[in-house]
Amino acid sequence: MKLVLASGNAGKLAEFRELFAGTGFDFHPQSEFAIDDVEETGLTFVENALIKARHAARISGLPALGDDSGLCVDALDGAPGLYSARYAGSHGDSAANIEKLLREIHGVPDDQRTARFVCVLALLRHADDPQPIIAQGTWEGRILDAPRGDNGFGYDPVFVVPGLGLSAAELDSAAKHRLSHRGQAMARLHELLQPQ
Ligand SMILES: O=c1nc[nH]c2c1ncn2[C@H]1C[C@H](O)[C@@H](COP(=O)(O)OP(=O)(O)OP(=O)(O)O)O1
Ligand SMILES: [Mg+2]
Repeated sequence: MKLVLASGNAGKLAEFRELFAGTGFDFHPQSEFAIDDVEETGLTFVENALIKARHAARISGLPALGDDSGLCVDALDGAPGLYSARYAGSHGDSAANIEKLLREIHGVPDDQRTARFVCVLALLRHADDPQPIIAQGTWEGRILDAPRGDNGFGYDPVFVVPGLGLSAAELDSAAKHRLSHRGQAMARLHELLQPQ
């Protein structure tokens, strides 16, 4: 199946390139079709993943996969959550986003720094598909008090994986995929796509 990945995030696209390797999907980033970013007006990850996929499917005429994801921090009542990419104001500046997160959570004791990454994938076979395939994944962890590691993207340097004692940015990509919200959502998507 040829499909458009409805994302402009280079970090996500690099992960999807690996996650789709060998699956038989012919995967193309939306930039190949000159598809711009759509306004994320939804109030849930599911709605935004659908909005992105629908926009890409409409313009390309191809099946499209949207990914809406974010980091939900318990001590901040789930923030930055849906607004993770725009937490510090302008869209996608991850250094400023991390700085704001560390400021907001400053002084919160270790055992109250629990958080999770959430990823919702929405696959539409065409723009008006009334039966989207929705797959979700979550990844539990804690927020560090300073960034660590150079791998990954976004909030990875401040998300520590319990048990491993490593930040998500200290994992290689294969290890991240085995654990991450996106790796789990992709595994679930594959299950849902198997013939019943
Ligand atoms: O594995 C991850 N490791 C670290 N950070 C992550 C991850 N997964 C999502 N995130 C963060 C990045 C961004 O701050 C937000 C996603 O926002 P989100 O709107 O879904 O993506 P985006 O605007 O960057 O690109 P696009 O909408 O074109 O897919 O969550
Ligand atoms: Mg976005």
